[in-house]
Amino acid sequence: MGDGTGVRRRGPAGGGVDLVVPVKPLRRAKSRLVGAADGGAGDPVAHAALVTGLALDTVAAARSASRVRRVLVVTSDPELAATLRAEGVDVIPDTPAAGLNAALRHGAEVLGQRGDGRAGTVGALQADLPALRPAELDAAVDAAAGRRAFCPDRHGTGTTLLLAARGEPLRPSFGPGSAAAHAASGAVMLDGAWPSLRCDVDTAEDLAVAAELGLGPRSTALLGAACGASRPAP
Ligand SMILES: Nc1nc2c(ncn2[C@@H]2O[C@H](COP(=O)(O)OP(=O)(O)OP(=O)(O)O)[C@@H](O)[C@H]2O)c(=O)[nH]1
Ligand SMILES: C=C(OP(=O)(O)O)C(=O)O
Repeated sequence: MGDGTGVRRRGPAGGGVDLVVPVKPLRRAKSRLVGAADGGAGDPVAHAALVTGLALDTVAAARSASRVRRVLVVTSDPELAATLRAEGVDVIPDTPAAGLNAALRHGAEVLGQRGDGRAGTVGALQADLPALRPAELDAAVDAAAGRRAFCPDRHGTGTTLLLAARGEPLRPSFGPGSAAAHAASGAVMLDGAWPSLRCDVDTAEDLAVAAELGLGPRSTALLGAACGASRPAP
């Protein structure tokens, strides 16, 4: 359901979190996964399709979560933006300010401007969570309970989800060692048993773990044969 502001609203009226999902230009993203979708050949078109599939599964799961009100993708890749918009996903380009944290701050600001004026919770969700289950994302949002909070990746060093305190700015510190950086910024570490939320995929090993958890449909279509597993029926 639209709210007349150009950003899709979902979830309970006036409640829920607004998530920014950042994606680099397709041919530069997920560099350690080049070749994962085409048996090591490393074709740029196959790689772009893989990054797109990972992002589509992540965004679809986030949009299905009942605690998620809005999802906004920040990407300057025109092909990815067109694909996402065709699926009804809201997309804005990066600002001239370079880098992941600048993109996240920009997305959070746009969500704030397009909001309904009520103080909400803004967050950042990584775009490479192809096994993400909406119920695990909901559980993490509930556990945060309006506090500044983050979910570490399965290695414990990175961050897959950052939630600002209700009504506060996002203040993202993504990058190497972001889990420690977010903890140092006062964010509560969310450490529930949410394997799909913690499984971002940077390497072939990560992809194998995600496949064991059950990949979403787009990633399964691209990787099913290579990884051998898909999400069981709910
Ligand atoms: N919009 C936007 N997204 C970014 C930018 N830099 C990184 N991202 C995204 O943020 C997430 C984490 O980024 P990185 O760890 O730097 O890159 P990656 O694509 O995941 O993987 P590597 O190539 O292995 O470093 C990924 O979803 C990226 O696509 C940026 O400048 N703008
Ligand atoms: C940028 C991050 O993710 P990645 O694991 O993709 O490097 C991060 O965890 O802060």
